[in-house]
Amino acid sequence: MEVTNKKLSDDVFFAEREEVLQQWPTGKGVNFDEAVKYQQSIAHNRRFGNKLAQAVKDGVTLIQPRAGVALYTQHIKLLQYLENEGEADLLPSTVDSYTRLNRYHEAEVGIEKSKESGRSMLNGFPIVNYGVDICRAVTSALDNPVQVRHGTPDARLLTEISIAGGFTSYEGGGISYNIPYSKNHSLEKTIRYWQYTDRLVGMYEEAGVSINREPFGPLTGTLIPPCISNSVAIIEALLAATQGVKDITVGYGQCGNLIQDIAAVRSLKNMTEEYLHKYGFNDVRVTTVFHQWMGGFPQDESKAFGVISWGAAAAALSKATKVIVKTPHEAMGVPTMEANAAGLRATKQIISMLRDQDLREIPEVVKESEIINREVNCILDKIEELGKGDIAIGSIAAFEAGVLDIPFAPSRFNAGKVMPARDNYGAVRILEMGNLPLSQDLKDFHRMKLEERGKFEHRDVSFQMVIDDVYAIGKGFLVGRKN
Ligand SMILES: CC[C@H]1O[C@@H](n2cnc3c(N)ncnc32)[C@H](O)[C@@H]1O
Repeated sequence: MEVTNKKLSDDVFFAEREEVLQQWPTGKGVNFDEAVKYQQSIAHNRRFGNKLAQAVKDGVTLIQPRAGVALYTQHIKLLQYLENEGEADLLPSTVDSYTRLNRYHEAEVGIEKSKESGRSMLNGFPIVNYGVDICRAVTSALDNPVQVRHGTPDARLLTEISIAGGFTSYEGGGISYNIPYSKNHSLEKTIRYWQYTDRLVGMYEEAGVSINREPFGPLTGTLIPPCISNSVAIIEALLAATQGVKDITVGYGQCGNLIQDIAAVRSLKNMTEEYLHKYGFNDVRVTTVFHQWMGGFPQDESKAFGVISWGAAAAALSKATKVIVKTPHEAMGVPTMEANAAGLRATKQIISMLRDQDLREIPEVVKESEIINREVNCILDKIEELGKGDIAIGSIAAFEAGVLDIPFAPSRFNAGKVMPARDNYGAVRILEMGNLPLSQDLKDFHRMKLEERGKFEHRDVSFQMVIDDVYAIGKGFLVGRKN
């Protein structure tokens, strides 16, 4: 199918909607006009985009956990605990893995087993199986706005039920929820599925209901060069805006070098706005989200709090609009509500202590940020060229050509030739460029930074550095020094 970056026509959208709402019986519970009315009944301060906009005005960083369990009564209790004991400013509903793969029969079994055992037999909240009314029971039981977080390549039905169910924010994108999450979904398919999601959000916007959209920033969460994750975020912001989305949060996963992390968020915000304006979208509200460390976590809970606090500090100093918080149970799996709340309170402490500090304009950050700007421009210029101005066509061609290439991604549609490694200060640099279209001086810059490390470690720049950096985390380090 030829995917183009054009707003879906009503005919195409509503014909497809017939089929989407029949994918599971709960689809019958979705009625657009009734859902618009329901969304309009949600109070101003319980709408996600409004709380983000207020945080920008106040110059504060909001904290948000991930959380989701199988039984909706327990899910409500969990989210209430996280906003009360955890002091969460924003709430999630993290969707289970079966739902993310459209395997609703298995999600149903998971719900039944959870009812029998009294504990969660799913690793998230199965929104599609529960349907609109139970989702409304969840979202209306909370004081704070609630967002759906997941990892679904085909999220069309999930979007319909989520928004009708009172969620006011929705994470994901056709690239960011495909390449890092799936092996066999083609980009044509997932970019097109997510045009449906964004068109539905656009229709709610046109009916006077604003729904916040958040592309998934961290991608594989392992040594991702900021120019790659920022390029994907900007592309998904443009694809969403084309469908009528007006409220977008672009995201970035912590890499660990403080200067580079702050520079990445700075560049992400500025360039997302620059590209939206370049394409004629002048009424889209842009906010940012910083994801605390997405790599491996220490089992020891005190050390885990160290990692969480480091991510909180970087988020605060980059003035991200919100930070996604990890828990001291990260190494074990789905956290208890107490552990989840503890991660939130540790983060809140750091965020409030650092509230008066802002490192975005210090020279080193500005310099790094300008390098990322130039790298992103090289990538997006090439994508525009490949797509003859159409960034959907260009993005698909870019992955085929390795112009966009996400390190360590499982997708067979990803070239997997780009190899990152850390420089002597822990910043992520590019050891193997693959077909990244960076200018020669930028390629030389990365090489020079890695040579600097090699000299310090008395070894040649080599793939061994990549391996050492991947294993370093388990030993509590960033840079995998030559032993
Ligand atoms: C994007 C991956 C992240 O989502 C987290 N995650 C996935 N499911 C849940 C869950 N059900 N509750 C809390 N955290 C969760 C997981 O720990 C990992 O940090």
